[in-house]
Amino acid sequence: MSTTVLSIQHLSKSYGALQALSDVSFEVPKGSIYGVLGPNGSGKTTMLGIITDVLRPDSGQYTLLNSPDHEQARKKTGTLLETPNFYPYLSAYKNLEISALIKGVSTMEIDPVLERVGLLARKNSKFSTFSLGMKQRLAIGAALLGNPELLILDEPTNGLDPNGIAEIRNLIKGLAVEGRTVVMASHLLDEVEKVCTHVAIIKNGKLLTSGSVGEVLASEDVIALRSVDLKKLSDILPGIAGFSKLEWQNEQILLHADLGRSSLEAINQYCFENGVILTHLALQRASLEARFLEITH
Ligand SMILES: Nc1ncnc2c1ncn2[C@@H]1O[C@H](COP(=O)(O)OP(=O)(O)OP(=O)(O)O)[C@@H](O)[C@H]1O
Repeated sequence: MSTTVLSIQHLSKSYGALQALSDVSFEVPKGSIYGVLGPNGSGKTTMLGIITDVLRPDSGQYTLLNSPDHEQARKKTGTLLETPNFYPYLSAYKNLEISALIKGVSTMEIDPVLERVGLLARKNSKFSTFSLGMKQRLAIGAALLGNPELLILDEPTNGLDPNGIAEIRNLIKGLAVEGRTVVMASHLLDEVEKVCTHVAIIKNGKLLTSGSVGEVLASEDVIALRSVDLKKLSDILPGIAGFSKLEWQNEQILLHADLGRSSLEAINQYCFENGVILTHLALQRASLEARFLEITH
């Protein structure tokens, strides 16, 4: 049975007349990488601010690590809300020493953490000599001090080059393999699909959908079909089990359907039995971008 690490219940928050978050609820299972996905300004940072006690909600609440005591649970949580102000002229090690001091964590943890984020060999280099990707890895290292069960990261790959992005994504996946739970905000559907196991999609402060990435992003299959008689094909397709809708393209029809309730063979047979010979039949899952646009527009 999966345990819930973070439970968000009916959170609302407004800034004056602007409703930044509106009755948002979802549950984060232990060991998941939970993406909070939404376009800029959708309320992601506001939500992460609330669950890290930087902001107060107008209403609603959250439960962290099943503890009634936020203060206690916070000790087992690592956060990275914005790139921290490391000292540019101090080494990676010295910077983490300051972070450890602030967190009340033993300096014995610093080397293992530097190793974990791939910076041990550069522990004595000045922060100012680091690439953006290395700076971000050091920031995640700081969040890892205290061996947290849960990490909360706001747009952890923002502004990085493709190499840096790949490093951070691999690092995040590795954290979950170690049994930690990660909650991360992202405005990139592709990133959520590549990194996350679960997703909550928010738009204008409202939760549109949440669940496992498989459930949320691929709840519908798209199948491309061609035939000499497209008109007849379009007439018969609505009779297929799991049918959702049709889309006309130049020389083919895209069938949106739930293949859990049908199969390509069954579609082929159905068409044949209804007098349509298919010249092409292929599964063409909705591009995730299209799915995201569909969800958020
Ligand atoms: N302190 C504030 N005062 C007034 N409005 C704010 C404040 N903070 C955020 N907002 C507004 O609340 C809405 C949600 O902002 P938020 O930063 O939570 O969204 P976001 O999804 O994290 O966006 P981004 O990715 O651009 O940071 C936006 O319209 C933003 O302009």
